[in-house]
Amino acid sequence: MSPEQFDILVLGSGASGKHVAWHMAPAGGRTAVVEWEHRMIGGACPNTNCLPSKNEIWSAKVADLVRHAAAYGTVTGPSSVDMARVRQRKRNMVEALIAVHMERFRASGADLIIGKGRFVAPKTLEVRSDGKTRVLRGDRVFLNLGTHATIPDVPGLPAAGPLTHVEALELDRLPGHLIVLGGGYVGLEFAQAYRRFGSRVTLITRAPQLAPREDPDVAGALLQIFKSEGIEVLPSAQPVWVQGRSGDHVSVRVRSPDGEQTIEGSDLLVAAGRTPNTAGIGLETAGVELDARGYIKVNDRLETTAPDVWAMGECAGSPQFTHAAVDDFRVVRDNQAGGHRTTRDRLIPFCMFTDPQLARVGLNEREAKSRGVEARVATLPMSDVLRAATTGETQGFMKALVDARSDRILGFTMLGAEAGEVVAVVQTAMLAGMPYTGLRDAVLTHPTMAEGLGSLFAKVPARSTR
Ligand SMILES: Cc1cc2nc3c(=O)[nH]c(=O)nc-3n(C[C@H](O)[C@H](O)[C@H](O)COP(=O)(O)OP(=O)(O)OC[C@H]3O[C@@H](n4cnc5c(N)ncnc54)[C@H](O)[C@@H]3O)c2cc1C
Ligand SMILES: NC(=O)c1ccc[n+]([C@@H]2O[C@H](COP(=O)([O-])OP(=O)(O)OC[C@H]3O[C@@H](n4cnc5c(N)ncnc54)[C@H](O)[C@@H]3O)[C@@H](O)[C@H]2O)c1
Repeated sequence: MSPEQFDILVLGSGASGKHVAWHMAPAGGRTAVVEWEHRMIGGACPNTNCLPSKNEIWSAKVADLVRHAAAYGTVTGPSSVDMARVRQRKRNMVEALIAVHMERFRASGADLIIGKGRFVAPKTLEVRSDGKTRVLRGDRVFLNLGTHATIPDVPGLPAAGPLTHVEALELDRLPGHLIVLGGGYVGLEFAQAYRRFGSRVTLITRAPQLAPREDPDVAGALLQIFKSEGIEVLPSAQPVWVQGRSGDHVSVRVRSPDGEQTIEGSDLLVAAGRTPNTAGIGLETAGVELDARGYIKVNDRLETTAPDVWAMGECAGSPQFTHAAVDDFRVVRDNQAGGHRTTRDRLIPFCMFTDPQLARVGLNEREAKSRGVEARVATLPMSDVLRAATTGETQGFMKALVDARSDRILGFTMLGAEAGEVVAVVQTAMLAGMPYTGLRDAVLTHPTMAEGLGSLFAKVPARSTR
C-alpha cells in the first residue's frame, strides 16, 4: 500500500500535538493528526487529567463548604453528596471541551484520524481507523504520546483491578473506604477530594513525607491539614501484597519502619507515577531511541534521534504539566521558523490543587542546598495575611528564597488559599529580573492574598556583610 503523503504528521493530539496541528495546518502544510480514541481528542488534560480532576475537586470543595457553612452563619439542613451528579457535571464539561477541540481541528484544516498509530517505517505510520487500515507518511513528524498511570510491581495488585485517576473520575458511587497508593500530586488531590465527598481515606506512600519533592516544613504542614480532615496517612510504607478486588473488598499489606500491618478497604486507587506511552508502537523502526525509563531521547530543541522527528510533552521527559507541554510546542514552533529556542532554563511553576493549594516557582530550600546555592529565607504564616483572616483560610504559609549575595529571587513556595494565583505574581517578578525589594515595596491591593507578599519579602534577612 503506498502511503498517503502529508507535510506534517502528528501522533497524539495532546497539549503539544494539537497546537502543532492548529499552527501548521492553517499555514498551508498538509497536516494529519492521529489520535488513539475519540474520548481522548485534545489529549489527557481536558479528558482524563487536569480539568476533570479539578472539576470534581471543586465539587468536593462545595461539599466541604456546605459541611462548614454554619461557621460562616449559614445554617443548612443535613447534606449529602450524589456522586452520579458530580460525575455528570464533569462529563458535561469534558463533552463540551471535546466539541471545542473538534471544531478547532476542523477550522484548522488538519485531518484528524482516530486510531492507534504504529510506525512501520521511518516517518511512516500505520493506523487502523473506522475498520480500514491507512498508511500515512509525513515529511516532518511530531510525537506527543503522553503517559499512563504506573501500576507498581506488587504481588496481587494488577489482579485487584485498582482504580487509576481515569476510573476514579468515572465513579458514580462513593467508596466506603478508599486506599490511596502514592503521596504525590494525584494521590494528594484525590485523597482529599474523596475524603470531602465522605469516604474514609487511607493514604499509603513509600516516601518519608507527603509531596516528596517539597521542603519538610511544607510537607509537614500539609500532613497536619490532611490529618485534621481525618485522612489516615502511612508514610515510609511499602506495599508487600494486595488481595481482593477494588470496588468490593481489598486488603493491602504494608511494611514500614514500625513493622507490618494490613489495611482493609473497599477501593484502591493507584497514584504512583507515570509510564510513557512509547512501548509497542514501532519507535525503533522509526529510528527513535528511548532512554532507560522508556522516555524518548531528545535534545534541548526536542529533536529525537531520527531526522525530521520531534517529541514533545511527557513522552519526551518534559516536566509533567500541561503548561510545560504547551511550551514544548512553542520551542518546536519557533525553531521551525528558524529560531533558536530551547527547553533549557525554563521557569516552570506548578500548583497542586489540594485545599489549600500548594504552589511553587523556582528553588525550594532542599534544591538550593543540593545545588550549593546560598539563600536567604523568609516565611510568613497565612494567618498573618489579612485576606486569609476575612475568609478563614489561615492554614499554611508562604516562603521566599532570595540569593545570599544579591537581591535576586530564587524561589517561592506557598501552601495557602489561592497559591496558584499568587505564585504567578512572584514568577512575573522573577522573569522580569526584579529584585525582591520590588515586591516588598510594591503597593498591592488590600485585602488580597498577594498583599501578603509585601510582608513576606519584608522579612528577608539583610545581606551578610562578610
Ligand atoms: C490526574 C491528573 C491530574 C493532572 N492535573 C494537572 C494539572 O492540574 N495541571 C497540570 O499542568 N498538569 C496536570 N497533570 C499533568 C498533565 O495532564 C500532563 O502533563 C499533560 O496532559 C501533558 O500531556 P502530554 O501532552 O504530554 O500528553 P497527553 O495529553 O497524554 O497526549 C497524548 C495523546 O496521545 C495519544 N496517543 C498516545 N499514543 C498513541 C498512539 N500510538 N496512537 C494514537 N494516539 C496516541 C493519547 O491518546 C493522548 O491523547 C495531571 C495529570 C494527572 C494524571
Ligand atoms: N496539579 C497538578 O499540576 C498535577 C496534578 C496531578 C498530577 N500531576 C502530574 O502528574 C504526575 C504524576 O502524578 P503522580 O501522583 O502519579 O506521581 P508523583 O510522582 O507525583 O507521586 C508518586 C507517589 O507515589 C509514591 N510511590 C511510588 N511507587 C510507590 C509504591 N510502590 N508504593 C507506595 N508508594 C509509591 C511516591 O513515593 C510518590 O509519593 C506528577 O508528577 C505531576 O507532574 C500534576
